[in-house]
This record gives sequence, structure tokens and C-alpha cells, in this order.
Amino acid sequence: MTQPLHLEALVETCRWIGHKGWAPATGGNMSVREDARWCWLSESGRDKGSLTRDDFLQVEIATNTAPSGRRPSAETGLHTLIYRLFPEANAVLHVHTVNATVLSRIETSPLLRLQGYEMQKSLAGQQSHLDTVDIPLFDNDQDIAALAERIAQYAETTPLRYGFLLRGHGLTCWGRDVSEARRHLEGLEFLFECELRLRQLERK
Ligand SMILES: CSC[C@@H](O)[C@@H](O)C(=O)COP(=O)(O)O
Ligand SMILES: [Zn+2]
Repeated sequence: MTQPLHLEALVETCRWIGHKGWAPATGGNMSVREDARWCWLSESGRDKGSLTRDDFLQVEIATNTAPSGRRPSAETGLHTLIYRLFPEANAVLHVHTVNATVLSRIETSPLLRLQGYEMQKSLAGQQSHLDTVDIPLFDNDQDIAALAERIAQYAETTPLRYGFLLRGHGLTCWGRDVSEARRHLEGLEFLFECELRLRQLERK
């Protein structure tokens, strides 16, 4: 079982996430795809800011099983769902940022609509602040299989790009490689902070 080369980039990104404070108290989980059948996921319960290559477990995308017998992330089913839905996705990052957590509770609709921000162009394919970026918002669930099924049903009828929010929980985002997933994470987090501050100011 040879670990994929881009695992090193993921380990480095996890450290960056840790420094940002986006994975507090063991929150968050991260993965990279190996190929159509396998991905590598962070082990459950670890401090995601101080992971090494050895803290990533090979997981079968179709079955969520880890041949090592160790326990991959409790949210493995969301990572493997993304790899099944999007063959072009090769890295998935899930974080518990304060902005994502608070904004996802303030926004009570099933969609967070972003518009008017130059930083929308940090998301692949976005070319203008005049366009609209919709980030789906799903109610949180401790039953990850049920949550994954809800997201899969949503994706059958509505395009799902960049990432989604889990209400009161955090953000899951992805990209064609680790660096694109990281750019999407940083871009979305910036946009969430702007949106949150704007809404706070508009309330007054
Ligand atoms: C700090 S509890 C957070 C967990 O319940 C979960 O949401 C999470 O992101 C981390 O779970 P993990 O199983 O370590 O991948
Ligand atoms: Zn989580």
C-alpha cells in the first residue's frame, strides 16, 4: 500500500488549517483521492493541525472501509460521496471555522447566496463579482449516512460546486487538487467572514 505523493501537500495544508484555527479541538477532517477506488482520510479524533502522513488511512470509496482496521474520520461518508459524485475532485477539506458555523445558523434558508464580491473569483470558473455563487446549506445530522444521502439527492437536481455548509457545524469543500481545495477553502472562508460582518452591520 503506497501512499500517494500528494499526501505531503495535504499534510502541509492541514498544518496551515491548524495555524488558522480552523480545526479546533480535533474538529475537521481532510482527504486526498488515490484513484477511482481509493482515497486517504485523516484518522478520527486526531488534532488535524498536527497530522503526519501516518495519520492518514486508505479508505475504499465505494464502501467506506479502511483495510488497516484503524478508524477513519466519522465523516468519511461525506468525503467518499464527493469522490463518487465528482470524478474530477481529488482533495476534500472539512473545517470548523467560526464564520462558517455562525453564518450557517444565521442563514435559515437552504442556500447561502454570495454576490458582489471580487473574491468570488477565487472559486474555479468564476469570472465576475456580478455573478451569483450559491453555497448549499444542509441541516446537520449525526447520522452521516443519512446526511450523505440527503446531499446526494440534492446533487441529483442542483449543481453542487466548490463546497457546502452544514448548519452549526462547518464547511466541506473540494478541488481538482490539494492547492485548488485550499484556495476554495480560503476564498469561501473570506467570503463568509465578509457576509457575516455585512449582516451584522446591516442589523444596526
Ligand atoms: C470536535 S467533534 C467534531 C466531530 O464530531 C466532527 O464533526 C469532525 O469534524 C471531526 O471528526 P473526526 O472523526 O475526527 O474526523
Ligand atoms: Zn465536522
